[in-house]
Amino acid sequence: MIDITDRRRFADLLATTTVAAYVLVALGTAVSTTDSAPTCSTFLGCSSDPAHLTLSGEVLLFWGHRLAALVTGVLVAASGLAVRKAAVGRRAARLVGCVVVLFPVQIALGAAIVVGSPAIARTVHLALAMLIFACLLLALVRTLDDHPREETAPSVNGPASSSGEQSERVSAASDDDIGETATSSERATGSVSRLRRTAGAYLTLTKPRLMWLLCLVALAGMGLATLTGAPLEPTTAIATLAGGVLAIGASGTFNHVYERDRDRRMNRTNDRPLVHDLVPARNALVFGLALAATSTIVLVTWVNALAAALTFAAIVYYAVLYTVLLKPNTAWNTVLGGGAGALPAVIGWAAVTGTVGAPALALAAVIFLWTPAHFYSLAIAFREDYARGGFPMYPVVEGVPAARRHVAFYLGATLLAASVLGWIAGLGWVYAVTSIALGSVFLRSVIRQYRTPTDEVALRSFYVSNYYLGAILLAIVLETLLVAA
Ligand code: HEM
Ligand SMILES: CC(C)=CCC/C(C)=C/CC/C(C)=C/COP(=O)(O)OP(=O)(O)O
Repeated sequence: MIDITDRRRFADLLATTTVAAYVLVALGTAVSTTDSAPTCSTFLGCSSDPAHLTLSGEVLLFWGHRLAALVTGVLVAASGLAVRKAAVGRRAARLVGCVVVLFPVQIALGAAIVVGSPAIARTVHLALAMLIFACLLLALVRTLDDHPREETAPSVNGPASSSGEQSERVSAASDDDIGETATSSERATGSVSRLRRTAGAYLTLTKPRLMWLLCLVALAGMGLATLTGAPLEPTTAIATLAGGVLAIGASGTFNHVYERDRDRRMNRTNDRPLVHDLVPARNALVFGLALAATSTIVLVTWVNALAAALTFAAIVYYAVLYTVLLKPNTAWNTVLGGGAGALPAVIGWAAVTGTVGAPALALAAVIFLWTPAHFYSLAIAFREDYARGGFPMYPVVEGVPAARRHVAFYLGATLLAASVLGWIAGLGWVYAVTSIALGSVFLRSVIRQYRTPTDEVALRSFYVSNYYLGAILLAIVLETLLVAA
């Protein structure tokens, strides 16, 4: 009989090893990009050169990498020893076996880099580190999947509340309560509150809660461009962000218009302005068109034609490709739709340089891979709601366990892509430390979804995904400012 305690302990050990391996990959990439390796040119020790003893970001990265290698090595050895007793599936055991074999090769490559530093050894070392992390993550997901657990509790969105109830809720707070006997001052107050409510409804159409993160993406794209030496004028930065905000507002509004009937059926969305006719659909459409036109005018006038064209493409991507074609028709909607959110990275870069560059594409790849890890956790929690709306979201079509697996895979890919971004863009220790800290928190929150498969825990992962991305984007901006200073 399988000893559950052993397997549970093994899963904990493997989870710790996976997080340690991630830290190792990220530190290794940072050592490479900051050229910290020459600060210490002997294997396993350092010369007495005072440069090695002076505390700096680079020296900390270098020693952090060695310490992480030691800790991960011990954890890999322990996992290799524990895997048999844990009675996990054959695939998970094979993956752990691969890591046990690859790890000494990785140490030998590391030694080769320190003493001789051939460029090819560095590249293979980085690739192998990523492979080791990927094997561990796959083994972990397989082990956790095997692990007996309670069934997923019912979805947080609960039973459908009729939109009639919602309407009552909204209209209860409406100006209609102003009775026929209202005084003129009460009537004036009524018009002010009506105006306020209408303004609030228009604001809601623009999906303002998404804006801070998308603006940070564009800002990071601009920051990466300045690392190449290109100057960033304040007018360009302000106009790019303004054009972006208007564009997000436009595409969000189109999304509200197109989805108003399905929104009515979902608890999460049945209080939206168009569901309650707070704004007529035609007016919303005109509002969206006006926002899109203003965005294009702002970008063409104060930024450049490429940034304007890419932003217009992003509006069409979100409003037509994602909202009309992908979202109601395929479970691939999130993966393919991620391209819309990735575009602001390229837009930011294009605003500064008038071109498209590799670091911007690397940042776009991070956002693209992050999107399913971000959204599937929310879709797990609201799966019943999405089913009611008739949307074929991945957890609705493929089930919660498959969606949870995909969250883990896309998260792994995001963390690796973020390391590659640091490498390509030559980002320093601020970015490294931030991505390691928040990446580990993100990884742990996703692992927790297996241990405690509740919607609250899934929702927490969703919020952590936003903090992770927000933090690494801020770190990129900070690195830019440090270089500029
Ligand atoms: C296909 C791609 C995406 C899908 C399907 C998706 C889905 C969602 C949904 C359904 C919400 C909840 C919105 C609400 O209740 O008002 C949300 C919130 C959010 N999303 Fe995404 N998202 C995607 C991509 C992105 C991208 C690319 C970003 C930014 C880079 C982003 C940033 C945010 C933020 C900041 C929130 C607000 C969280 C909060 O309420 O605090 N999302 N997303
Ligand atoms: C520059 C520019 C125009 C960028 C646009 C990119 C953009 C707004 C991407 C975000 C996609 C997104 C947040 C979808 C929300 O999902 P949903 O619409 O499925 O959510 P819902 O279920 O709440 O309607």
